[in-house]
Amino acid sequence: METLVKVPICWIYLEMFTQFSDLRSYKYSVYKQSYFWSLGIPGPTPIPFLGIIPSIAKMGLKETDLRLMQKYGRHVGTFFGNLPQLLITDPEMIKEILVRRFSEFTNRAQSFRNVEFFDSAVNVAPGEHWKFLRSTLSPTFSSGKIRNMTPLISRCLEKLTRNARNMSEGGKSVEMKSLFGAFTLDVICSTGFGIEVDSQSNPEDPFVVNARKAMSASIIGIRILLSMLFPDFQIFFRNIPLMDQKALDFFIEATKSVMQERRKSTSDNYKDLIQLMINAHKEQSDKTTENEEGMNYESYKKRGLTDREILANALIFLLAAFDTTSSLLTFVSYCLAVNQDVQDKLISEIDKELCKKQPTYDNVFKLQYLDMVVNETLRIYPPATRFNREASADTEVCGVKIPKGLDVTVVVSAVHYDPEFWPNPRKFDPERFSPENKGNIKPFSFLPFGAGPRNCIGMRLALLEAKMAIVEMLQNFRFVTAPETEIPPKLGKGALTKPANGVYLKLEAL
Ligand code: HEM
Repeated sequence: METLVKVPICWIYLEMFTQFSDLRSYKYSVYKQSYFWSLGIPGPTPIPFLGIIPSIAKMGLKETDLRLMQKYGRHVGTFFGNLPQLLITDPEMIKEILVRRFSEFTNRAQSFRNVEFFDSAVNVAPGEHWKFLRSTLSPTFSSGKIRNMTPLISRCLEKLTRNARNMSEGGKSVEMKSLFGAFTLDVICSTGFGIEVDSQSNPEDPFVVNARKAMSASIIGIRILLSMLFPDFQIFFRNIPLMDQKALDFFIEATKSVMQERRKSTSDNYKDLIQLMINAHKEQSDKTTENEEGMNYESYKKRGLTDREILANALIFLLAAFDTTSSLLTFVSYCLAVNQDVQDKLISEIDKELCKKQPTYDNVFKLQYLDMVVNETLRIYPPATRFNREASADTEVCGVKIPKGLDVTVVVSAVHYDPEFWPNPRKFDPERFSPENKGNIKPFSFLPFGAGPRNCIGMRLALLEAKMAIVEMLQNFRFVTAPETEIPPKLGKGALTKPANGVYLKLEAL
């Protein structure tokens, strides 16, 4: 939400003026405020034009959500700016929306669309277009394809250990988000684009510089924020760049040149995401993208992936993979440093099962305690705190009336902290996920990667990469708190769970 403070105040006045300057807007504004009351949905009285934004700016999204759910229950009507959002944490309702009645809630909320270029990305595309993209891209993330990426990840692991050694030389504390951020960037560059970089040692590499620029703006930029504040006026925001335009152009050019090279090449050695997408491209597709209105799944399938779709999805994979996976790794290292007994147990498991062998796809997924530690970290620090769906028609779910077009947001962090499903929720306790206890977990109360047909497409890649990195680190180091370690770490205010001031730890060489 750092962008919040940058919203020019004149926009707010402009909105107020425009809203009250004609009857339609005035009626709309009044209607907005009574929107949830008329549906019988509890929630805070909306602050005109801002909704819960002041609270988010003050205490962060995660804390605001937690308090709302504690005060109003498992479904709450709120306004993000002027945009109504139904926040839900009831596992039964979540199951209905994400799985059982998926056909009524296929799309993401409107606020995340209307973004040319990204409208071809799988996380944004609606309806039949989404169905086509998802079914075309899913095989790219199959276990076989991900297993083939292991050698690419292994090469990045070598750089990770070397960088960790250099950074911790002389007993210095290491900022873990930067260390793991560099590693995850190296991984996504090689598994996504087939480009080898060493972001820690060569921070000036143009690919690294532009990736960082692109990711610092991220998809929740000023443009999205304005669209949420003033949903009726999205059309006026189309000229505001979504992200650093130069960084975007750089990636478009870089991806295009990789695509050109690959199309000329006869080698079938490439195992990265871009190659897998090129394989799903059909020659005629670029000529048939003009008139897409009303296209159904079958006609999309006939035309194959277009260059624009390959570009948009390559970029989305980069954005979706970076902060999420590096935050997961950062919080695992923190949780292990402050729970040395858990770290001992994990190191013993790794030593016993791997006997100093390198981490691979086949051995890391067999480590039971590692899986428990990763899951518990994802519960306490879910990298994505919220995700949403949009109702395609007026409907009712678990007795709650949901009008067509309403943004239904699943509040992952609040579900993960619900004491009814997770006793003593702030306690880090991997035993919750032990084989004996796993069966007691309430279905749909653990959602780090979402659920149903539109869950995270990159889950397997993220888990492979994270688990390989944890094993590699614990074969070489022990995580220990340093005088600078913030306990517990202060979290950023936005939708991604990130440490606000970094996580500083000592790495004791084993
Ligand atoms: C720890 C790492 C990650 C976490 C916690 C995470 C979490 C999530 C969540 C919560 C969603 C929304 C799911 C839903 O709506 O049900 C999502 C969607 C998505 N994720 Fe991830 N993600 C991670 C890593 C990745 C990676 C590595 C990639 C790609 C390389 C990726 C690509 C995507 C895409 C494309 C979507 C949209 C899927 C769709 O709309 O069909 N994510 N992720």
